[in-house]
Amino acid sequence: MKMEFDLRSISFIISFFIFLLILTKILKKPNSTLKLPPGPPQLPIIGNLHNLLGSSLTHQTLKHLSDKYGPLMYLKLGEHSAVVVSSPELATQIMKTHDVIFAQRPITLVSTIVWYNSTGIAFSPNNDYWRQLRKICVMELMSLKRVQSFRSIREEEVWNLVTDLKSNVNSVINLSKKIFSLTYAITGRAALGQKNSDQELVIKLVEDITKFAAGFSVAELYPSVRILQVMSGERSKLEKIHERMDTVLERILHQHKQENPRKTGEEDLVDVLLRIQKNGELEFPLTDDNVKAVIWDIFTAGSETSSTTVEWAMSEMLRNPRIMEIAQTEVWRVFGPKGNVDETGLNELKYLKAVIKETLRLHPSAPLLLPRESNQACEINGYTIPVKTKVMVNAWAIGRDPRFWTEPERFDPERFLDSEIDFKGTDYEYTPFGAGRRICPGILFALPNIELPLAHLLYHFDWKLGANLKFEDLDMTESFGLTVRRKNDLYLIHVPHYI
Ligand code: HEM
Repeated sequence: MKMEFDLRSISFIISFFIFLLILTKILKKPNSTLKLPPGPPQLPIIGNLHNLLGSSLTHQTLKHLSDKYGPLMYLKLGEHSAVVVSSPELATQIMKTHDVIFAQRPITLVSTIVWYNSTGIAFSPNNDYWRQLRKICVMELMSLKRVQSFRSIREEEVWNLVTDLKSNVNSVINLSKKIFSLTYAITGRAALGQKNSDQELVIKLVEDITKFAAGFSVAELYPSVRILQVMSGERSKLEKIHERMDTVLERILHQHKQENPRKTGEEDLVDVLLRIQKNGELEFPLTDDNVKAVIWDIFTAGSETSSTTVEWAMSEMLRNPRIMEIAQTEVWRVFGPKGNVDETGLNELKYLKAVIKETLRLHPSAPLLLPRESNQACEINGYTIPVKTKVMVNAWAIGRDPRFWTEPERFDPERFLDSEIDFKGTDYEYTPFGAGRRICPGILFALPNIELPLAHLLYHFDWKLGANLKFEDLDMTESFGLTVRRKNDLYLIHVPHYI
């Protein structure tokens, strides 16, 4: 009993001590002379966390708040200053006019421990190191030529999926699961090489870390109170994930080094990086940690984003049978005479491309893009954005701005058919891949990963909802995460289609 009392007192004293620490750090009066953007009233210590914590979908809650407080909205999230941008005009200011100031990603506990922060790849664009690594990504790893070199991998993996689907037609399948495994298999083979035995483990680790990175953790919200990292157990969990990941990546690097150069087949991305490392083609030495960081980035950034898009495109077409029919007719017209779908005809699928664009407007995989951080104070629209402010661009809200999109909530691929609007980072009302110097470097890599599976799914099968559901009843609820996928997996019945 006595012991119990002592423990409780100790934990009370510790909690009280932490509370005081937080209080003194957080109640430091902000510089009241600054003209900050408008935002909801803040509470002591937590700032605006109460505005977000109850909601499971941050991008939607932020849109509602922005409708009230304006497209440049200031929030205090724990210790952090944050600004949410919800109009194309302001997105232009952040990602174009002031791109140099906002090109940095915030350094977080997750990034420090897990993403090989020392390499600088994802976090500090103001040094040559980062510029060189990003150049490798754009020029070497995700160039059109490299992406084309993985054509046979994509065709083989998608064909495996079709064969699997053909073996159990007329039954209910979990299409979401199959699409996610497909994209992981393609990315895994392209990045790590043929049928890597560690692939499953890598997938599991990516899932663990993206779950971690998606949430608001106490340690991230109050980084100056270091003890919270230890007490919440977050540091040790992250360190464990990193340790396991490092072991796997180390093993993959070792196998590749032993077999390098490859006797047969195309280079995978690890091979390319090791070749650059060996030839000393860069102005600085490419370390093993750099190689691991790049591979890890590609895996985490590339897999779930593409599969989410395929999943939403199928969902939207199912809800709109007329659109599904037009897309199918196009696929049959283009590939029918060949008797099979391959990548040579993808460019002719104008309607399917419009379906994908419209899917990315309503369901951008990363609705808040990736956070940026100001590296100096600056003024936007007469308001001060202090240094080290986290900036979130709400691409989800911008894609629904009624000033730019008629009937914004309607899924209407035709709006893209005779339109010049593209996702390459020049049209700020439509930025599912971001824009500016932080724009997604994987666009070319992503497109065939989305187009080819969709073309196959439409070519070989007709799709029905199970349990006598009507198409318009299909549930479209989003789930919370780093990427926003369907809350409930897509269970469908597929019937073979003979043309
Ligand atoms: C539908 C598919 C995809 C979507 C919607 C998407 C979207 C995005 C977005 C919104 C960003 C942040 C951009 C910004 O802050 O301005 C990003 C960054 C990134 N993406 Fe993608 N992405 C996709 C596929 C891919 C693929 C397939 C790869 C690699 C193979 C990839 C690699 C990356 C990397 C490495 C970054 C970080 C870039 C940086 O911080 O400088 N992405 N992506």
